Amino acid sequence: MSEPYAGKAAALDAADELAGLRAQFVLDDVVYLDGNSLGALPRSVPGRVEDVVRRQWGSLRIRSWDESGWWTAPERIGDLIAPLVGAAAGQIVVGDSTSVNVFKALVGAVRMAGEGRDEILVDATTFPTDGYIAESAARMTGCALRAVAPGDVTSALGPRTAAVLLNHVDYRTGRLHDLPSLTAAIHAAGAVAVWDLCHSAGALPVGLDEHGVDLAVGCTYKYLNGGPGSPAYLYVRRDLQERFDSPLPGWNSHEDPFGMRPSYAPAPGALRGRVGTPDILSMLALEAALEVWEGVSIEAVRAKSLALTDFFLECVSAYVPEGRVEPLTPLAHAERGSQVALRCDDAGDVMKRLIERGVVGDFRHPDVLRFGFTPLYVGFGDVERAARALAQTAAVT
Ligand SMILES: Cc1ncc(COP(=O)(O)O)c(C=O)c1O
Ligand SMILES: Nc1ccccc1C(=O)C[C@H](N)C(=O)O
Repeated sequence: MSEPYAGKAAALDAADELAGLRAQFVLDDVVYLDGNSLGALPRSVPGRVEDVVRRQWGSLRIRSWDESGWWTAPERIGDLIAPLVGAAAGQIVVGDSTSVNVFKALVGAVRMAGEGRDEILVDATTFPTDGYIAESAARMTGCALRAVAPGDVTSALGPRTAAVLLNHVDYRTGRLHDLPSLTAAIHAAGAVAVWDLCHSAGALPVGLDEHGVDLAVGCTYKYLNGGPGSPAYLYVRRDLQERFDSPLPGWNSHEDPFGMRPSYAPAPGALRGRVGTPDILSMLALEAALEVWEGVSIEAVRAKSLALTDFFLECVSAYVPEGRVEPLTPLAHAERGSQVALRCDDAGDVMKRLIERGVVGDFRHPDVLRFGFTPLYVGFGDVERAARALAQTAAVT
């Protein structure tokens, strides 16, 4: 039964203009569908890290802050991420975790909202960290916090809404939310839009500038392949930067950090999103990882991502007995990120067995099988093999 799909996979792989990029990653014969949790290792990274450690740190030591470009790495690497999320240069700084950047962005958003606005709306389906941080940000800023499903945001907006924190792609279901129209609705209500791009950046066009997003954050260890714990980033739209009042005004965001002045004065531009000393080893590993994107268009990545997820859904419905799994990811392309989530009764056990068979996805509580498709290194043959292994695994109960 697998014949027609194996043949189709081979044809799709042969026509795939991004297929050659896989050679830029360290991969074995495992089918790796977990790049939406931890991206694979780009071949450019180990040598760079070795150089940073041995030469830049080992030989140049303190001189590297200037001579190796350590001090300016957060904004330099921010400018490398910018085109991938549709931002012009000078609006993104890299550093800290996503959680910390959610805090900076959300408190900054409330502080730039108008008088009398004392409510924060948060995505009720959010990855938990955003919800936890929003709860604390609300307490600190004297705001009420209301959790609303993204589909209900428009009707929940009102004259009291200060800021809205949304996930671009739902980490469980893979649903892609309508960033342009939600941002427009938030603006029409006079509020500030903060987007978490963890599951979209590097997988699909985001269009931050085009859609007038106010603030955005994202991690770099998923589709940007920066490595475990690689630093996150913060986008502050250029015309809002003067009004961005960071709740973490560390010395790296000072207009004159080495003046060591007792009083704080923020640096101009995106720099005011910085906090303390950058995590240089992780940051420069990320810089090397981003080289993979040279000459790669995010539109081509999106087209392949949709083709991969379409093909996976097609193979799953052909191979897996009806009713055994149920797709949670929307079928409409406009509503789909770069993953397929399948509801399955014994999802935890099924995923364990799948991993034993060399197909790595992940299990998300309580009953979700999650498969992430990174177009830079996943092929159509991988997809067919994963669906076939799922059918075999799901047959064991
Ligand atoms: C949407 C989203 N936000 C935030 C995070 C995590 O943030 P942090 O980088 O602080 O661990 C994740 C996953 O780790 C995520 O999927
Ligand atoms: N940062 C991690 C560290 C360890 C294990 C997983 C993660 C994830 O990124 C989880 C991911 N955000 C998710 O959408 O499930």
